[in-house]
Parts: sequence; structure tokens; C-alpha cells
Amino acid sequence: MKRPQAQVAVLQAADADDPRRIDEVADEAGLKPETATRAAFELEDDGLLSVTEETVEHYTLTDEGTQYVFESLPEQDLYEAAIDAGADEEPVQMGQVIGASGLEGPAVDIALSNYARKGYGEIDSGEITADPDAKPGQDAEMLALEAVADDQLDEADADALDQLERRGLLEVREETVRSVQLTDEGVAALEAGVEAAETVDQLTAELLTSGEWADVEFTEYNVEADAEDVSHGKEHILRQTANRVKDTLVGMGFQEMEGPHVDAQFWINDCLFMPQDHPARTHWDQFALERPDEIGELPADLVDRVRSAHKEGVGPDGEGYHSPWEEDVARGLDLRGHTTSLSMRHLSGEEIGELEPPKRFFSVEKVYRNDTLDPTHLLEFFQIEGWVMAEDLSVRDLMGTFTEFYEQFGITDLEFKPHYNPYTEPSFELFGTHPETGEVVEVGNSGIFREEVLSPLGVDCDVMAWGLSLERLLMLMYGFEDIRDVHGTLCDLELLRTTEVLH
Ligand SMILES: N[C@@H](Cc1ccccc1)C(=O)O
Repeated sequence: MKRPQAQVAVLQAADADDPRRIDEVADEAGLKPETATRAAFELEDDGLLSVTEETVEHYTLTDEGTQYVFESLPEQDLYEAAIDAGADEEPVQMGQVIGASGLEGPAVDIALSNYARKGYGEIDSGEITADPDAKPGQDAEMLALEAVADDQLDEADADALDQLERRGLLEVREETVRSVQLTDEGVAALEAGVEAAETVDQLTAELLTSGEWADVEFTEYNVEADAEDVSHGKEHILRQTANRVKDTLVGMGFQEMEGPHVDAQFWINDCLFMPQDHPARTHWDQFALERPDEIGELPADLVDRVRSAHKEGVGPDGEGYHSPWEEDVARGLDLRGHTTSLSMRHLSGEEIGELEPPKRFFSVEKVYRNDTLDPTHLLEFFQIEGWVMAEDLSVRDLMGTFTEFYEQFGITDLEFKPHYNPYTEPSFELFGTHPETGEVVEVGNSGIFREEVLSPLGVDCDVMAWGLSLERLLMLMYGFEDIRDVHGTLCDLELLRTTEVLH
């Protein structure tokens, strides 16, 4: 019988009595592991070979785990100090024992939580006792750590290994190991004699130019064969979602706005009827530019109208803020803290000329805020800005637009909460439910621009507007719990490589 060469080599290397690991067989047959695996599956299909799979776990110690193997577990140190202090006879002040143990920083908490869990003693109202019968010298987790370090896995206790993984002292990697064994049919085939057929598994330039490709026999594809993982470059999931958001909004009839990342406070704050002494305008919240420190041009008429809105208010019953308004402050340059600056530029006619209702505009652009970093905050994020200009708009229009927009991303449980913005009335915050934690997460802010904003801009119909967070949308879509895993310097490359992208 004639068979492709790789199959013949695998058949000859395989054994009838015992399973052999495919990587050994490949080695002996002089084949790449993936070629041998492919050949093995083909032989299995033809009944000549059986392929079995098992999952093998590989354990490696983390840096912290390695440190404990050389030293000791923090709870062992604590126990030793507790015994030295006489805590096996009567409760001792915890501070005293911790001081004597030499434990510092996070090791203290680690020691305390494991101490109690392992029954080394009790910790109560600042006092510690030690159980004289505890045997920290035979700590199952320490023994398991040592077993892993010495590569003596069969001596390690399974529960202790689990616990070490949970404590972050150990990492477990699973590998699928395949083994092959000749079937009776395989043995018979070998006895009857198998010869290597000249099959070709790669179409080369030579085959094509010589015309030989027409005569050779090609190896069949096996799409189930193992192949090496290749992590190739691809579009970042946040960028992919940003593009999807843009497509969705264009599909809903919106046009895209563009504009500067660094802008005058005038466009970022003053046009929005944010008083110059508003707390959000301080350096605690936004980043200011030192050089250059002010914008070259501002439209003089608009500056006058905005000043007047701030000082005297708008309309016969209007009330301004009665607080100082300085053009110098308005000229100051900041990294925009929201893209509502783009909405102001567009609505004023400054960016693309006067607009007639109805109009819909959006942007999906970066904004910058001096926030404290945490799982839901970065110093910069993408805002999905948008507004609709029309004769008569109501809160229903606003809610309807959000419902329609978020539905396209599978989010159907939006909640609205009344809110306050200096520039919109009424205003609403939007919330969604995190699919993993069940927590209610704020996803955006919105409202209907008030007269004090629209009148200076020269807009005399209604405008409803919003700023939504692209990152929060992503968290709800994918269940990400920490935005720092997704972008920024701490991002989790493995997560980004393996997340299945939604379309
Ligand atoms: N600028 C607001 C969002 C918003 C835009 C327009 C109107 C209302 C709210 C924010 O960043 O939170």
C-alpha cells in the first residue's frame, strides 16, 4: 500500500503494544510535531492508528512562590513569633507579635488571613493566640511548594496545589498531550508492506513554473491538525468597537465631527455655561497647557454673547452667575475633558458654517481627565459625543435614541437617572448592568441644552446631546472588569489576543 511519506514514518515509529507520545514519534520519524500530528489523524481516520489525548498540567512557581520556598510562608513566620511571645498560653497584642515577626507591608495581611484559615491560632480584637498543637513545620502548602520546586509533583497534595494557585504562588498551564498506538489493522498494513507515495504538501514556485504541479499528488488537508499558535497583529478591540460605533451612528443618520484635542477653555467650558469658578475647571480635574498657554483666535461676537450669558443671563428673566468672567481664562488651553467642545464649535457655526435643523452629529474621540486610576477610570478615554438639532425635542427622543443605539450592541437594560449639568436641563445619567459582576455601571451623561448655551451660539431650535464612554460600553459588551487590562501600559496581551471579537 502506498501512503504519504509522513504517514509511513509515523506508522513505523508507532508501537502496537504501548501508546507513544506524538512528540517522541515525530522526533524519531524526523518530522515536525504538527506534521506528525496531521499524519496521525489521517491514519486514525483510516483505522490504522489510534490517537488518545490527555491533559497534562505544568506547574511553575511565581516570584512570590519562589521567595517563600527559600524563606518561609508569612503565616509560618507569624506563628513562630506568636509562640516566642507566649501566645500559646495567653492572647498577646498583635502589634507586638507582628513587630517581632519581621513581617512588613502586604506580607502582614497575607500572614494574618492564612494564619486563621490554617488554624494556627486565633486573631480577635487586636490580640493573637497560637494553637500549641499546630504543625507549621508540616504545612501542606509549604510541602507542595517544595515539591513543585523540586519537580516531585507526585508528592504534592492536590488541595494544597489548588490553594497555592489561588494565592498566586503557583501558575498552572494545561497542555494537551496526544499519544498514538498501532491498531491491529495498522500492524497488518505494516506487515503487508507500506511504501511512501510521493505526495507533495506544499505548492512551490518551482512546481508551478516547471508545470510539474499537474502530475504530482497533493497531500489532503486536515483542518483539525494541531498547528503552532501565531499571534499576529490585529486591530485593537477598542478601535474595532469605536469603528463599529461610528458605523452604527452613521447608520442612524449622524455625521462625524472632528476638532482639536487641545482647545480653549472657551469651547470646552465657557460656551457650556460653566461658571469660571466651577470646581470641574480647576487643575484638579483637567490638564492645562503651559506652552502655548492661550488660543490665538476666538470669534469676538460669540465671546461677547457668552460673557453676557454668564454675567446677565439670557432672556428677560435670565439670571447670570454674578461672578467674574475673564476672557483671559476663556483663552487658556487645556486638553479637552470632554468632546462637547466639538459640539460647541459645530453648533456655533465656527467649524463648518451655519447649520439648519434637522441635523445630527457625533464623534468618537479621546478626552483627558485628571482622574485617579482604578478599574473603571483611566487618564484618557474615548467619548461617544453626539447631538441632535431639531424643532421639537423631548426626553422621549433622547431615551429612544439611546435605546436604539445600545440595542445594537446587545445592551437592552439601560437605566436613566436625573442628573445635573450646568449646560443641560433636564439632564440624565445612563447606566447599564455589568454582565459579570451584576453591578450597575454609569455609561454616559446627557441632556437637552439650555437657553444659556444655545442662545449665544445663535441656535433657536432644540438640541439634545450626550457624552457616552466607549470603554464602559466595551466593559458591558465583553464583561471586562478592569479597563486597565484592555488598554494602557498594564494591558493584558493574552486577554486581547484571545477575546473573541463581536461584530
Ligand atoms: N460633557 C458631558 C456629556 C454631555 C454632553 C452633552 C450634553 C450632556 C452631557 C460629560 O462629559 O459627561
